[in-house]
Amino acid sequence: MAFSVRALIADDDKASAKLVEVLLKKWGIEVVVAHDGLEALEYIMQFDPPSLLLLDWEMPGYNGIELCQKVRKNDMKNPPYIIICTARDSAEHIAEGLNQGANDFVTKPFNTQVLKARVEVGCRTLKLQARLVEAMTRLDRLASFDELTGLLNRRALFERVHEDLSRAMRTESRLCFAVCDIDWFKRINDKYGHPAGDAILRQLGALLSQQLRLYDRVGRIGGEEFFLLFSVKDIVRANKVLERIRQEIEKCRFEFEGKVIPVTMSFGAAFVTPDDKVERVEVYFSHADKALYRSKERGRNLVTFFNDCV
Ligand SMILES: Nc1nc2c(ncn2[C@@H]2O[C@H](COP(=O)(O)OP(=O)(O)OP(=O)(O)O)[C@@H](O)[C@H]2O)c(=O)[nH]1
Repeated sequence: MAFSVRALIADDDKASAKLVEVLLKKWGIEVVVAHDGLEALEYIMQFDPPSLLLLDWEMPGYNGIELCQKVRKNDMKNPPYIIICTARDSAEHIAEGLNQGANDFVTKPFNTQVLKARVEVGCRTLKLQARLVEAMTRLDRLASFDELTGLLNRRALFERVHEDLSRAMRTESRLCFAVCDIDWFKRINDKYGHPAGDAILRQLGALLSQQLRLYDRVGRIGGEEFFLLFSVKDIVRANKVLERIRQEIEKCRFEFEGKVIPVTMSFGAAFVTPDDKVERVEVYFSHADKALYRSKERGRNLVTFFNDCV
């Protein structure tokens, strides 16, 4: 996608604002204009704000430096590039402006050549920043999501589940912590091939996500093991939800290259209540794991709760 910059010119001197507007447009930059600090702040607070800000130092409402401070107070993923425009060009003023968060200065009256060069530096910096933000977003995605299923991976899941657990304790809500594992998956891989196994994992990821609400958690812990976390009133209802999911999997037609592959999963679950006094997520994982082991022992394609193992 072509990179484009939208600029905000904030200047109460209308003639000066017009001059800069005409020049920026001539240089291919989209422009919005504000004639005081309050109007400028409205543009800055927009959902999709301008990325290049040319702020006059002296303005009614907020002056350019105050606007700078307001912008820099927010921890923005993609912060704007700020050029302060002013007749004050003493070393003290320049240092003050930069210390308050400006990226650069241009002195008034404008020298067109210098203004153009400064604006170009701003655009180059913004372009570089956009590439960096894009790369970081991609890395974040790779670090948090399992490539095969698109679900949260183990690391991201643990982080989020920690937060879910403390929220549940604060709000006194009840949760069901469940792990589920495909039965005899090695045999499936051996009989139908690894690509068939991968296709099943993908399909299962989608099926499990569909079965829960948007604000519940589904993730792939690793291999053929998945994780589910959902809020639920009591253990009877929790069991019903997991039983429904287990049956959906049993009924589902998993197909690969024209062959229908029967798949079942075993479940192990721990019911979390605010009275548990368990603060570590790892404890619930180990409880759910124990219950899963029991489901496997009891013949597979079953749901077991930790309460029934002790
Ligand atoms: N296709 C595919 N297979 C995987 C993946 N990750 C793990 N596996 C396979 O999953 C299988 C797990 O086998 P086991 O741990 O013996 O378990 P199982 O055969 O499912 O038996 P039970 O769990 O006891 O019912 C192994 O063959 C792994 O190679 C993956 O990403 N893709």
